[in-house]
Amino acid sequence: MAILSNFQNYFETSDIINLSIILIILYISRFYYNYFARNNPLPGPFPLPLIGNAHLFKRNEYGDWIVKQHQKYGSLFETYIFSHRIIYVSTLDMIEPMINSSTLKTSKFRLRYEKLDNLEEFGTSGKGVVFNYDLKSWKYNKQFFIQSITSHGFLRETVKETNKLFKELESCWNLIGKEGLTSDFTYWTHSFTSDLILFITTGRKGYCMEAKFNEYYKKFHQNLDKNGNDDSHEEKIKKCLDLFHDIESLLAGYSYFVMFPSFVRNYFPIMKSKTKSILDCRDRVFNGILQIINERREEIEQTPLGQPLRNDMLTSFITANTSRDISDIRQVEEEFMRPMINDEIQVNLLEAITAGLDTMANTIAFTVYYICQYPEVKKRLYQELEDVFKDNPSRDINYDDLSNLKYVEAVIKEVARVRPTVSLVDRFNDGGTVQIGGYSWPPFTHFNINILAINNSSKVWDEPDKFNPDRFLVSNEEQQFQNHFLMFGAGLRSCPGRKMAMIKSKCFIALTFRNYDIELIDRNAPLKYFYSTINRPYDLFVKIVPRNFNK
Ligand code: HEM
Repeated sequence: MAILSNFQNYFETSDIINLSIILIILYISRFYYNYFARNNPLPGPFPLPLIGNAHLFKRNEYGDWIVKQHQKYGSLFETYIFSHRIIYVSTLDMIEPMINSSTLKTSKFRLRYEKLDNLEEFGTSGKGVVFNYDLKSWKYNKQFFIQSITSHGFLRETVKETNKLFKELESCWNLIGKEGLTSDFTYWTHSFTSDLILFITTGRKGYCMEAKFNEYYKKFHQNLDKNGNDDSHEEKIKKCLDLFHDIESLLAGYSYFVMFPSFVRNYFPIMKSKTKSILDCRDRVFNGILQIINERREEIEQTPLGQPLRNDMLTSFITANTSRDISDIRQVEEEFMRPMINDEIQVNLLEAITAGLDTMANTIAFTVYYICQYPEVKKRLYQELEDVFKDNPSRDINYDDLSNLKYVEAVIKEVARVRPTVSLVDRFNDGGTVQIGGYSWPPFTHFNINILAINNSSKVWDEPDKFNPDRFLVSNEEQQFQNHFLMFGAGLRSCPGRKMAMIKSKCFIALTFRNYDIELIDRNAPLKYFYSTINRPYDLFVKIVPRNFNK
């Protein structure tokens, strides 16, 4: 305080205003000096100091705005998000150096995001897979991430659990109305996927579907409770919803930490309380996950040696490189030989939930929309389902059915081509200077792969504007172009959940259309979606009616 009062003795208010104006002018001059002196100037919208181009698009409309910039400026353009320059690449030859190598030694594009000091305080820095910039740690975690969700046992478990949860979903749909149910379909894909992802990551039962059902049932049945749950059951439902709610807030908190520097977060009055509430939320999520890990460790210790262990990600992480290892993949490289510690398991589980939940739920919802929009596609789909399930139309789907559901897979892929859930992915050339689009780019340039533009390019696809799942029903020799199908990204940082996500999406679509007829309430209404890190459909109103399989 003494320093401040001395400061006031020396300066008049007008001096402080003048000084502020000079500082602002200096900041603006420096910003535009850097802008006009930038290397490889590209076409793109003109940025403003501090905010860059952020004033040009509305919240949740960034994805569509990028589509417009691509139409306006072509396949190589730049934008500024705040003071951060991003280079958008929209052709296969330009992304080639980003995806053509799958090893740390050979790839020059090893990072998704640069190292940010802001995230040290957040506590996830240098951990996990998605945001991990520490390449040694990333390699170790990604290896065990992939191992845990690609083992045969795990994938079979996923199919079994999808069947089981689908029965739970059907019991909700059937109870709500025998005449059929009118509902926003995204409502169900989200709650279904939340319960599924919780089970496959932690082995725990989720209650999101039940909670949604209770909410829906009360709305349509004069506030009656479905089954008069007891308090302990209500408590379980609440705990599950709180966990998912906290995880959602945590993700929003992540962007907040990236955006605001430590000084602003910790010393500006309103920001201080927001920072505290995000960190409290982080602690709740991390402590909750830690408790789940410790309880599972104890269960494993108490399980007799000869008795097989349940196959979920958590069990796989805990037992990796121990005498109880459940994986059928054996490690030989020295760096993969140690067991995982709780800190690593915690972040990996959290990332499996966050990276897997909305991507799967939204991919399925988009697929349902397109199937309903194209009656001839629905008819072909029905035909395939009738062929595969002619022995018993109400039996569970089994693992071997999956290879026969070729048209279902082709439809999911075609939907992901025309309306990808993940339409933009980030890359940094941390491995050195690279040549892209005829320019030489210094290390740590931020690139963004414009998946949507590549998916709709006539240089890559025949008649890209046509919705045609048949393009994915091709023989192995013809599949070359599919290497450039970017539903799950490509190269070193490609999606480790791809196999599991495809299996689960196929099971869900097959069970839904085998057992129900789904119609859009208004087929002429445009598909509604917004962009927040990924594309998210909403208000997808459909009528769900039980279907007579043989009709
Ligand atoms: C239909 C569902 C899914 C879609 C469309 C999808 C798509 C993607 C895409 C496009 C990427 C970026 C790849 C790149 O940069 O080249 C990605 C990364 C990732 N995905 Fe998925 N994903 C899905 C499901 C899942 C699931 C189920 C999991 C885990 C349980 C998962 C975990 C991850 C992780 C950890 C990364 C980061 C990989 C890295 O940085 O090394 N995803 N995903």
